[in-house]
Amino acid sequence: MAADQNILLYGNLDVDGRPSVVLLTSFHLSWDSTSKAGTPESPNVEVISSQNRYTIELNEVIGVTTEKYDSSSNGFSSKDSSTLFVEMQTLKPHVFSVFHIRRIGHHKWRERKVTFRCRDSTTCQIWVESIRKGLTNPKFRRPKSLLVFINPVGGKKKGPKIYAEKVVPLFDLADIIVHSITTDRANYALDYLQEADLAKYDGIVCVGGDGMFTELLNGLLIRTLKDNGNAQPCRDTTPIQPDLRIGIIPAGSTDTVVYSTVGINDPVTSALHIITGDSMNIDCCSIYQRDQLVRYSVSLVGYGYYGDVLADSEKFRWMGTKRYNWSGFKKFLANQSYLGEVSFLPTTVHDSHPRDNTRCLAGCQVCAAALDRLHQYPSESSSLGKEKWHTIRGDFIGVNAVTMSCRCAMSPEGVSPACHLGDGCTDLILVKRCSRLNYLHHLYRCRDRQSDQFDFDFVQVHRVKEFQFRPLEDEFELEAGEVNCRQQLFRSNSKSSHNSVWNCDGEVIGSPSVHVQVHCQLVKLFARGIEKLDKEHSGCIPCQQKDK
Ligand SMILES: Nc1ncnc2c1ncn2[C@@H]1O[C@H](COP(=O)(O)OP(=O)(O)OP(=O)(O)O)[C@@H](O)[C@H]1O
Repeated sequence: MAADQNILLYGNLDVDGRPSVVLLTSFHLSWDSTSKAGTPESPNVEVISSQNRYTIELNEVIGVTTEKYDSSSNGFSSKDSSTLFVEMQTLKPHVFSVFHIRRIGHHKWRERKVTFRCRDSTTCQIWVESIRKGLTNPKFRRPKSLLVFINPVGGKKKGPKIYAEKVVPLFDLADIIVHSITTDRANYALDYLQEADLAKYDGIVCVGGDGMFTELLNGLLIRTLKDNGNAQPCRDTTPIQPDLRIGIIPAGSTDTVVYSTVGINDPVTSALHIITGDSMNIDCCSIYQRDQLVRYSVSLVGYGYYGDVLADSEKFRWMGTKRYNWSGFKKFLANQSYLGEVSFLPTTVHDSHPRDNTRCLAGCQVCAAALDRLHQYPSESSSLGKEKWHTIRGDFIGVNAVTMSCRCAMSPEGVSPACHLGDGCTDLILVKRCSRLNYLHHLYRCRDRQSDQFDFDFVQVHRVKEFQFRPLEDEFELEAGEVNCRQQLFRSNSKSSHNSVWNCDGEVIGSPSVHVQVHCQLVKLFARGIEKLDKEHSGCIPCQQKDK
């Protein structure tokens, strides 16, 4: 047992019907049904060292309940006398249940119930109160009060149903006080966050997709600046880390942020990450136009193909999530490219690379090292002027920056699979003009788990701290070697003055010139990063369906 653990309580209880020695410490609830139980007055605490003990980590307990007296049956409706005896006893409960997290594979979490029977109701009360007190350990950082925004029109419009049926019962079980609001327009949550008294909450949660998350992210960051006397953020403004954590109950079309931070878009799993007080810091980009802040982003900022697909898909919202496939197909056929100049400041830290084939998982060392550097040199994240900027001009199908892997159902490993959630960098992916077939090959590899989507001569990827983009008016602005005859042939029927738009976490930004800066671990989420799957937890589909 770790030295910093106190024994809070121990005793002889029946656990799921088997007499056991049960031990509660500040971090664990353990029991052993093979050790000798001892007497109620002097229980045997061999469970501390027993190899056969079962242990639940207290920070993975969802809630504790006592068995309720069933008034509908009047307590006396049972057929035989033994049941009658049990039901009379439940008038004052001497049975309590502990609900804790169970991993059922593919990053999915569910609740599991363990039932403890005590010799009398006083003992039962002592156990329940002790476990509940144990859960309030400040180290667990469990939220007591949450502000929840529900988007009724996101994804398949199932947000309110998902929230009521899957999430509310879990929040009730965990004794979380919730103030929930169903939004009635776009930007309702963003505006609400500017005025609300946020001090009474431990976190804010959205039920929706990436667009809804972006509203909360921007609302919270802008409010935090405002509270610190800065109502008009510009490029000189250093954003301030909000105290509140953000949780996401996935109910959107893409759910990239949830996929990239939890590993799956499952509402129950996300609710359990919130309840258990998981916490992680993720990087955030600020996007400026003419030195004024336009918005904050945590996932994808894309110009060209991704911008065009988003702008086009807005016209087909009635198609639901299929609109992205339809617009994606149309824009693929168009094979449009755009002239532009990208300048970027590469990272000076070389403990990782976009093509190093690693994955950012829970407890990531690269992100931990970035946090250490941030504590050591708090101002290092901004450009110092003495670092070397690089410039690339060309004819781009896409200029994309991803600050997290950007996984989704269509791209299980993400747009940049080795991207880190908290290293203070964004992966800048430049896709130069190429044939449709080559571009299709590149897109196909983004969906494929095995191959490297950057292994093409028309694709470059750089890990950067900051970048800017400006459109070029015509090919004459390109220097020799930056455009070749073949490209000019391809471009014969496209207008060089034509610009694309930016897709910023699923929102369109119209003006093409932008400056983007990454802020290391600026935002706190109710998440822990994607857990590494061991064989036992990789799960099989039939078992998962049984567990639903
Ligand atoms: N009541 C509402 N009516 C109309 N729009 C709303 C309402 N509430 C929120 N919105 C807006 O809906 C947009 C899309 O929502 P959301 O992100 O939840 O779903 P999605 O776009 O289907 O999913 P994803 O972003 O993951 O692809 C958000 O940008 C949000 O501002």
